[in-house]
Amino acid sequence: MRPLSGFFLSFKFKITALVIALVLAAGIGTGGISLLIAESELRQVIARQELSLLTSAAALIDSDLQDKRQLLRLLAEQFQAHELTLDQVQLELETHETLREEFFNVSAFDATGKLIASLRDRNAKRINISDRKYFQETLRLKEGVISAPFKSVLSGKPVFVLTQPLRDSSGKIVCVLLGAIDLLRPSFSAQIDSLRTSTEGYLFIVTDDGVIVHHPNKKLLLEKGDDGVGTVLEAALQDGEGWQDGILDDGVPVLLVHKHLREAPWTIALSYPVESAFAPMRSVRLRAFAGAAILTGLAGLFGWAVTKKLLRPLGRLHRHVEDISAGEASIEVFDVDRADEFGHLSRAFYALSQSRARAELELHRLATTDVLTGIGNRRMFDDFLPKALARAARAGQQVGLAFLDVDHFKEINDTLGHAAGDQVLVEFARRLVASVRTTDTVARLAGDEFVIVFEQLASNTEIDVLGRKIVEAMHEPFPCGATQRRVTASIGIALTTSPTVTVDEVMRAADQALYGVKAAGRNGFAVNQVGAERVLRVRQPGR
Ligand SMILES: Nc1nc2c(ncn2[C@@H]2O[C@H](COP(=O)(O)OP(=O)(O)OP(=O)(O)O)[C@@H](O)[C@H]2O)c(=O)[nH]1
Repeated sequence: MRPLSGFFLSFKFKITALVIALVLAAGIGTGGISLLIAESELRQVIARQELSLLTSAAALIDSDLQDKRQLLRLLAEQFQAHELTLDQVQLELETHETLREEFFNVSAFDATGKLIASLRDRNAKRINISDRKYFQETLRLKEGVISAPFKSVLSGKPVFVLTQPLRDSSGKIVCVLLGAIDLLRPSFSAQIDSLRTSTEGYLFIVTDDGVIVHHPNKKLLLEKGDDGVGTVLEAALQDGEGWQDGILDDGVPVLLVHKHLREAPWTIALSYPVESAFAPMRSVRLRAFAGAAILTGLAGLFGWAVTKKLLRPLGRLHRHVEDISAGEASIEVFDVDRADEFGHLSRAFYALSQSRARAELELHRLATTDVLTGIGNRRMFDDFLPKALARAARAGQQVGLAFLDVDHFKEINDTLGHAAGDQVLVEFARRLVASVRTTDTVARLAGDEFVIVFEQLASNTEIDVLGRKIVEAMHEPFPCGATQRRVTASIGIALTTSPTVTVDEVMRAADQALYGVKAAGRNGFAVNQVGAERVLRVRQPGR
């Protein structure tokens, strides 16, 4: 089994890791940016949605205030039409029972600010409101206004009032009607709260001066809230309508949406915890991450599969190299017909293997060739003879080994010089090769010693012919420098047909034969059958 470290070092793993890294980078890059854009869009959508809800709530409150003002206006018009005296106002008010549904109380004050009638209590304390801003504003503007919220002197409840001036036939304001609305009364506060469907977050209403008109925490009513920098109130009191997120409300980041009312100098606002408001974004983010993880996984698998497929030729190339090393394939397997990089690599291997094979061949040739004569050397002979014997044994043929020695070669060297001796050796080798058949192999063992391996000998007489032919080939004088010289050779031949004969036995027999020729006076050849232990016959020219 391949070690695990090998797997991590593999090209396939690296490419797969690269694909995953690229997909991750691309995913984080494009996905992250898209997600950011999508989140920002989603934020806006959610905020706009909340703003539109708030706008509906503001419209409802505006419409409610408008209806109430209209009601007071109609009441005033009715009083004017009936030309009521101030004394009659109390009784007339009491005939309008429906007013109780719309207002906590409806009261009337004369032009000096003195209470002249009260729907809830006709015996109410005769207070004077001439110093109240809303009263003065009503007289000044000669039309109805909405007061800031305040604590009612009559009921002790947090209220705000709508005013409506009442004029006499000359147009002079003789009375001011006040419609009071209890901030704690369900018809006001519960109605506002009901505009908010979600349980998270809350709605509140604040005057332009920062006084709380409506809030889930009733203790805050009529209080002036903290409208310092970064506070919820500061955000709510911005002009017109809008939204901000990340504002801390009691330490919790909230989405703050605000809208100014049309009918009153008030702002209705929604404080919505960011975590709940933007919950859909969390799910989008989660899904995006899950999608990215799945995509990365798939990309990894895809990268692995594709790399595996693409690298198949490389695997084949690897197997070819192994097969060639093991001697189970020839270098031709590299000669593939592919146009891609693997084809180039394979063919480059082929060219490299070819030149290596050529170099090896040349090396082998140099290693097995005698430098002086160009025929085989001792190394070649040592390698060749056992194979030749084995071949002959397999074929059941006779094989012959001849040992040749140039007679008195030392004398040639000594008298004519080493170069002349070399020249004789070269010529001797040439004549040997020319005398034998192509199936016979000639080599130089050392100095003036040569060998011939005769294969495929048809008969014993054939070796005699060959021996004689070699001896005769030396008859012609040899060129020796500027002169010529007669050169003879002694040849000892061993013959065998035995399939079990050893190299040593054959060489010993050939040596014995050579010794026989030399003992007989040189210049001749002797033939010895391996195992005969004596030289069978010596042939010398002219004897
Ligand atoms: N010129 C030349 N001489 C060589 C070379 N190699 C060996 N010799 C010489 O060949 C001679 C061989 O001498 P011996 O072995 O005594 O042979 P020989 O003189 O022929 O004597 P016999 O074989 O008894 O006839 C030696 O003097 C070697 O120095 C070679 O490559 N070139």
